[in-house]
Amino acid sequence: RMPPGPAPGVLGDNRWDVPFYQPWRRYTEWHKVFGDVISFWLGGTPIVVLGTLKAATDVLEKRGNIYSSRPRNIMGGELLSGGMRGVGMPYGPRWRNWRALMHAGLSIEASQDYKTLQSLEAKILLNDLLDAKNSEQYALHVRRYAISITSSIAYGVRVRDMNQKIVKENHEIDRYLSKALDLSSSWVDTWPFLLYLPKPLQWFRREPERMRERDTRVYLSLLSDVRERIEKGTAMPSIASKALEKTADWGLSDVEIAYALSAPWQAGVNTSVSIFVIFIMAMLHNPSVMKKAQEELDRVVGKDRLPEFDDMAQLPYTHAIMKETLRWRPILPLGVAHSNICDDVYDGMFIPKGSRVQANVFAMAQDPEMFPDADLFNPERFLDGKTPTFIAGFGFGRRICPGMHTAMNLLSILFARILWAFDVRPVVNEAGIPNLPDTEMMDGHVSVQPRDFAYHLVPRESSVSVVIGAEAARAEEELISWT
Ligand code: HEM
Repeated sequence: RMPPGPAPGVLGDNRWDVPFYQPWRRYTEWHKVFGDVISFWLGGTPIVVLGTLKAATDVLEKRGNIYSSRPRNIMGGELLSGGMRGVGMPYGPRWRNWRALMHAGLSIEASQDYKTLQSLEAKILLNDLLDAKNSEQYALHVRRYAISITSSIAYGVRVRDMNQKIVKENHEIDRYLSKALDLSSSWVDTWPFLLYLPKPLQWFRREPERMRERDTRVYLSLLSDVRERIEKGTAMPSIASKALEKTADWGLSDVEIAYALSAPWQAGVNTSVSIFVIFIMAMLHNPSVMKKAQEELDRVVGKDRLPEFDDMAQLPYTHAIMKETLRWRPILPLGVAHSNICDDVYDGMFIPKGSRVQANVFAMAQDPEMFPDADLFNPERFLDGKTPTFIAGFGFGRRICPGMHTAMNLLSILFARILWAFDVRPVVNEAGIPNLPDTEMMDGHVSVQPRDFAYHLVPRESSVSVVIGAEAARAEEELISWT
C-alpha cells in the first residue's frame, strides 16, 4: 500500500535505478509514470518523493507534527556533531529550542535589522567587483560578501579578508562536515549494527569524534569573543547577543548555543553564492531581460546614486528577476530531506515511520500549469500579483528555511545594484562567438551550483565607478563597528 514506484532490483531495492547525477530528473520521469507521490527503497530505507506543491504542502506542512524530523545520520549528525547541529537535528524539544533562537534572529522582523548592514556590504562588494580581473575573483568577492553578512548576523563580526582566522576555521569545519554527511561513504550509516560493537572496536568513530573536539573549541571561542564584546559594551546586535542576553530563555547549554550559531554560516553562505551564479548565468542567456531591468533602474533610480532597499517597491521587474532566479534553477532540487516520526497514510498510501521524505522542488519549478514554458527565464511570470515567490525553494512546514527573508534581502539588493552598475557579458572566442554556460550542467548532489564558467562584469558607464567609489568609502567607515 506504499506509494507506487519502480520495481525493486536483484538486491531488493532500487539502488541501480537512481542515478548519482541529478536524480531529481529520474524522479520527475517516474512521477509521469507512477503519479505525484512515488516511493522506492534504498538499502533498508523507504524513500518517498512528493512531486507537486499540493502533495508537499499536504504532507510536510499540514501534517507538520509528523513530518518535521530529519533522516538519521550517524556519522555527520551524531558522531561528528553530537546531535547539536540544528539543520540535521531530529524533531523534538532540543530542535524546538534551537529553532526558537533561529526564529528570534532571522524572522521577517529581525531581517529588517540587517538591511543597513547588507546595504553597506553590497557597496563594498560593488567596489571590489570593479577592481576584479576575472570570474574567479568575482566569485571570491561574492563569497566574502555572503560570509561577512552571515558572520555579522550570527556573531556581530564582519569579515573583510578571506584570510581571517574565522574563515579558515569554518572552511576546515565545512570540509569535514560535508564528507561526514555523505551517507554513501559511511560504514556505520550503511550498517548501523556496527554501533553494537564494543566502543574500542568502533574504528569509524575516532576521526569524527576528534573533529568534534576541534569544532567545539572553535565554536566556543567564537561565543566567548561575543561575551567579551558584550562586557566591554562593543557588541553589535546578532543572534549570539540575543542568545547570551537571556541564556535561560532558550533552554540551550553554552555548547548548544555555540553550535546553534554555526547554522547561518553552514546553511546561508553556499546557498547565497549559488543563487548569485545562477543569476549571472540567467543574465548571460537573457540579455533582453537584463536590458529591461536596467531601463527600469535608470528610470526610477537614475545614474547619480545606487538603488536602495526603499526603491524596491518601484522596481517590480528588477525584483522579479530575483524571484525567477530562485525558481528557474532551484539550488536544492530535492530540498532537504524530512522524516516522519510515526506511520502515516496519505491519500490511501502507506508511509512507514522513518521514511526519507523529499519534495521534488525541481519538478515543482517545472510544473507547466504553474509555470508555462518553465525552462524560459521569464521574470514577468511574477508580475501578475497572483504568482507568489517560489517559496518551495525554501522548503516546507516547520523546517522551512528560517533564513529566507534575510536571504531574499541579501540577494535583491545585490542583483539590483549589479544590474544598475554592470553589463553581464559572456566571454567571446576568437571567432567572435560568445561562450555561454550550459544551463543544465549543475554540480553537487544535495545543493547544486552551475559548473564554473567565465564572464565579464563591464561598468555600464564611467560615472558608475565614481558613485561606487564614494559610497564604498563611506560604507567602510560605517562598518567599523562590525569589525
Ligand atoms: C537563497 C538562499 C537559500 C535557500 C534557497 C535556502 C533553502 C533552504 C531549504 C530548502 C531548507 C530546508 C527546508 C526544509 O527542511 O524543508 C533550508 C533550511 C535552513 N536554512 Fe536556508 N536557504 C537559503 C539561505 C539561508 C540563509 C541566508 C540562512 C541563514 C542566515 C539559512 C538558514 C537555514 C537554516 C538554519 C535551515 C535549517 C532549518 C531546520 O532544519 O529547521 N538559509 N534552507
